[in-house]
Amino acid sequence: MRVAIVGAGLAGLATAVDLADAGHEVEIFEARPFVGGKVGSWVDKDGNHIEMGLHVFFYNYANLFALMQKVGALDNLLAKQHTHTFINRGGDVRQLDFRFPLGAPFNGLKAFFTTPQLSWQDKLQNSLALATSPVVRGLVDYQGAMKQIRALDKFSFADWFRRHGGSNGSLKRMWNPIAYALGFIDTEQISARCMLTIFQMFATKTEASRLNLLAGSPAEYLHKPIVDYLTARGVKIHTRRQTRQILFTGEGDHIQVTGLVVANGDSEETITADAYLAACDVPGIQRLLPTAWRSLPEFDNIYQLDAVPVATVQLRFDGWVTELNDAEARRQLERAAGLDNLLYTPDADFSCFADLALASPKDYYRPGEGSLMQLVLTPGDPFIKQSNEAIAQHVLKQVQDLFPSSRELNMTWYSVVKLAKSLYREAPGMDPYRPAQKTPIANFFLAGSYTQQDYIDSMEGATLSGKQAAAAILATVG
Ligand SMILES: Cc1cc2nc3c(=O)[nH]c(=O)nc-3n(C[C@H](O)[C@H](O)[C@H](O)COP(=O)(O)OP(=O)(O)OC[C@H]3O[C@@H](n4cnc5c(N)ncnc54)[C@H](O)[C@@H]3O)c2cc1C
Repeated sequence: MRVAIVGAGLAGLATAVDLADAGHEVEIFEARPFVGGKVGSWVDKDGNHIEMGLHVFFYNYANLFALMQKVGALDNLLAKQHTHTFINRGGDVRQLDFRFPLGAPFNGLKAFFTTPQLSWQDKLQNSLALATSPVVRGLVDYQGAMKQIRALDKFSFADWFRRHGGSNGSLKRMWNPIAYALGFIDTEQISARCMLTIFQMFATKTEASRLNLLAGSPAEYLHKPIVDYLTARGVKIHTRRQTRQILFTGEGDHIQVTGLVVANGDSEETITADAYLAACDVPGIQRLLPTAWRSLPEFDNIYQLDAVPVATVQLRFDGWVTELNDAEARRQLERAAGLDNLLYTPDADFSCFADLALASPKDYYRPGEGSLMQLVLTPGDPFIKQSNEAIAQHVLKQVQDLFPSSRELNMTWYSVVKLAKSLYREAPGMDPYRPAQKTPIANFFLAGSYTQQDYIDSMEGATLSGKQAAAAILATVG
């Protein structure tokens, strides 16, 4: 079987791995000059590694980890301490500390009851909300609880949480930074399904809440091993080859795809195959689908989905931002197991960030230099139209507010990557509009983190969608 794949993000790559393993002929066409989609990275003319965004890997990314193991990339992950660290204004470091001799859910309970990030009142109200959530059922019946969680998609997390006794204090100081990190929107806008899915994973799997970062850039430490694995199995991967049109015959339930019109330099080429997979992002699939297909609800629903803006900033310093001068702040930091981890903050326009020179040292640490802060601006809306210089200066000021002693350092370099449309907006009520990987067209399939899969829009979700797409292609066409 010959399969043509549009898009070389993780979803497209994961599908290609399963199809190549099953002995099929696969060709991938990617519009950008690099593979990896939203996890992509590249090197600028001065040797700086620029990333589409800061990427952390939860320990329960079972499908992605299996893929990484297969291609020999699993050892490229650096496991961080089992803590979630919050940096408040003025160098005040607090944490959710999951380190505990007992496993889930006890390590989670310990983390929530001992965190200084919340007042006792907030903690009690938090426990009330979580005790009445499907997460409790999930301890004995995971699938049953997931069904209940999916049914809560129509509510925002904040509405659901307050109705179950949760407090605004917890939303502000803890759940908003986490919601921003997960979906780039706050708890008033994110669906209860999205947050509760993650809580359920944390409550049932001891290590799920533990984070990993790559040893260096995604291009080198994630995508290169996947691309090497694929090319060794005859898969052809083309970059700068945007698919411009899907050719088809028939109408309604009798549509058959006959080819793809793909850009090739200044001209175009028609590609034919036995099966076609669109592994695009939301804006990509909305542009690509033929207008006539909107008569089918499965395709028309896709136009209900929206994507959120985000901006990622890198700031390089001539010293360590995290070398706090204040003795109490340093003590807090030591208790929080250092800053070699993903960090959250409720007190800046970036919700999560990391010092890549510490956390992903292979491509980011430079002897004689200091921190390379990578910060994710959420919501990204106000920043999309601002100049990179203005954004970098704004973020620098906020880094200095979080780490006052960094005012003595100089920012030596910056980069800004803006994505006007990134993750699909996990807003309440959107879940029913997400398409399945198998479509009403027998030889046309969909993959991508926005398609139906029981994870949030994430690397694991993209990989899972790719595996589900490969299974559908093998079952239907193969
Ligand atoms: C700033 C940021 C931070 C993130 N942080 C995390 C994190 O910490 N942990 C985590 O798990 N996830 C994170 N994510 C989410 C994760 O990156 C995505 O969920 C995942 O990469 C989606 O993969 P995908 O293959 O579904 O889509 P994409 O990666 O978007 O890939 C789709 C590909 O299709 C291509 N394409 C589209 N249309 C066409 C066309 N017509 N022709 C050819 N090619 C086309 C695109 O160029 C793109 O390369 C983050 C995302 C961003 C933006």
